[in-house]
Order: sequence, then structure tokens, then C-alpha cells
Amino acid sequence: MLNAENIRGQLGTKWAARNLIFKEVTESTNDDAKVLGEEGAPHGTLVVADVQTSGRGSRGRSWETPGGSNIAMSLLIRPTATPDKVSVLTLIMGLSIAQGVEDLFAMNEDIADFPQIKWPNDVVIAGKKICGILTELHMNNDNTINNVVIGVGINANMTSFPEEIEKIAGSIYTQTGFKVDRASVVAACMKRFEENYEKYERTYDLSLLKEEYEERLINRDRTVKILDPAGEYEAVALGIGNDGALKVRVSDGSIVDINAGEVSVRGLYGYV
Ligand SMILES: Nc1ncnc2c1ncn2[C@@H]1O[C@H](COP(=O)(O)OP(=O)(O)OP(=O)(O)O)[C@@H](O)[C@H]1O
Ligand SMILES: O=C(O)CCCC[C@@H]1SC[C@@H]2NC(=O)N[C@@H]21
Repeated sequence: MLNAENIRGQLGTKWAARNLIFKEVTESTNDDAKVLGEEGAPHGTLVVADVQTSGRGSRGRSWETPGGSNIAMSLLIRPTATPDKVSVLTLIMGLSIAQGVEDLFAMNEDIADFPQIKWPNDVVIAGKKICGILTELHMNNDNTINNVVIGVGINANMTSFPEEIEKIAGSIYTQTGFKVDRASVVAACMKRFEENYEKYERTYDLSLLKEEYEERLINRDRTVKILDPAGEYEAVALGIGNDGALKVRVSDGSIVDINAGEVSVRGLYGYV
């Protein structure tokens, strides 16, 4: 069962999620974390909800978190870095979720498909997205960072999806056949995030995490379609840079950096 007591009981972290706020129902945990940030909540504060009624996705889209089966959570971080070093945190969270979910299944030989990452931060199991991440930066008036809210929606045990997302979305359960204890998922992912964040803090980039990220990069060595507002083109994904950009080889043979934001990346024959 997803509640504060069960999460706390399994939490092996020093600071991540140590200040834990659990809500049965909320509009958006990203908005809750933003308010807590304004009120001075500490680094590592985590808001978790069972039901989210106005969940926000990327590009102004909505995000479904029906009760009883999924996880909506937002982690408040207070990085002592400049704003240009913050965008990699969203990739670091994607990596942490993939690792945390895998940790739960590490001993289970029946599970063939372990979590991968579709750049920049969608966590994918057996070709379907089981997690989306929405990171929001909150600044002070003097252009320094006040806090960063990393919002994570994990489809844990959900079995039916709205028609519009049926082809793309799945849950840990639909993709592995195993029902997961949501409190364990939260604890495992927070543990991984804490370890990864401490590596990030040594360089403020991905140099110490790039290899682990690239091992899970589903786009690697594949031809992808780059959906640039200026036009679509195909390229071969090679890996990532320390700044989180996707490195691709374009048709003239040169290597180009793709930055997350305006640009989307798709497989040639579908989502991945
Ligand atoms: N629980 C859910 N699981 C998966 N997708 C969901 C869920 N709820 C809503 N969605 C929506 O499904 C769509 C998934 O789209 P998709 O992952 O392809 O795009 P994206 O990652 O937001 O952006 P990009 O175009 O950069 O890939 C989004 O519109 C997302 O908001
Ligand atoms: O579209 C995406 O892929 C990103 C989805 C992010 C959803 C999470 S759920 C918890 C947090 N609160 C929100 O309103 N959105 C994020």
C-alpha cells in the first residue's frame, strides 16, 4: 500500500525523501512541492500522491494518475550550481528510476525486459513508457536558483490506458507481469537518486553517470527521427554528452548535439 509509513519503513537514504509528505489526493505534486519550496522546505523534500487530479506532463500536456495503481511524486532539490547545470537532473532522475525499478527485480529471473531510457528521460520497459518526468526550475529575484522540482509519474500497476496513449504507455505490471509494491518503488528510486546526485555534485555534469546512462539508452546506435520545429530529419543516435545532449550522426557524416526542449526524438517505426 502506498502511504507515508510504508515508504518510511523502506527508505535507506540519508536525505532524499527524509522530509516526506504523503497525500491521498492532490491536484499536482509539482505544484505542492513548489509551494513547499517557497516556504523554505529542505533539500530532498518529497511529495507523494496516490491520486493526482490535474497532473501536468511535458509540453503543456496532461498526465493521468488514477488512484490505487500509480505513483505521482515530486522531489525538491536545492542545487548549489548555476542554472545552466540543472537540465541534466532530469536525465539523472530517469536513470535513477530505471535503476530503482531494476533493483526490485534483480533477483527475478522470469523478468526478461529491464528498464531502458528513451532520451532524454522517458523510462521504457519492453517498448512502452512506464514513467515520465517533468522538471521545473524556480529562481530567486537575483537570478540564482531557489529550488528545482523534479516531478515523476510512474505507471506501477495500471492495466488500462486512455486510447490516445495506449500504443505508447504501459506500466511496470503490464510490461513485466509482476505487481509491485509502490512504496518499495519509491524507496528504491530515491536511494538510487541520492547516490547519483552525490556523483553529480562532484562535477555538476554527467561525467560520472554517462556510462550507466548510455547502457540503458534505447536509442543508441539506432536511426531516429528528429522532430525539430524547423523540420524533421533522420540521424543515428550515438550517445550523450556530459551536458545531457544527444549526440547524433547526420546524413553528411558530421556529429551534431541535440538539446532537449523543443526537439523530440522518435524511433522510425513508432515510439522507440
Ligand atoms: N500515465 C501516463 N503514462 C504515459 N503517458 C501518459 C500518461 N498520462 C498521460 N500521458 C500522456 O501520453 C503522452 C506520451 O507522450 P510521449 O511520451 O510520446 O511524449 P513526451 O515524452 O511528453 O514528449 P516527446 O514528444 O519529447 O517525446 C503525453 O501526452 C503524456 O502527457
Ligand atoms: O509528460 C511527461 O512525460 C512528464 C510527466 C510528469 C508527470 C509527473 S506526476 C508527478 C508530477 N506532478 C505533475 O503534475 N507532473 C509530474
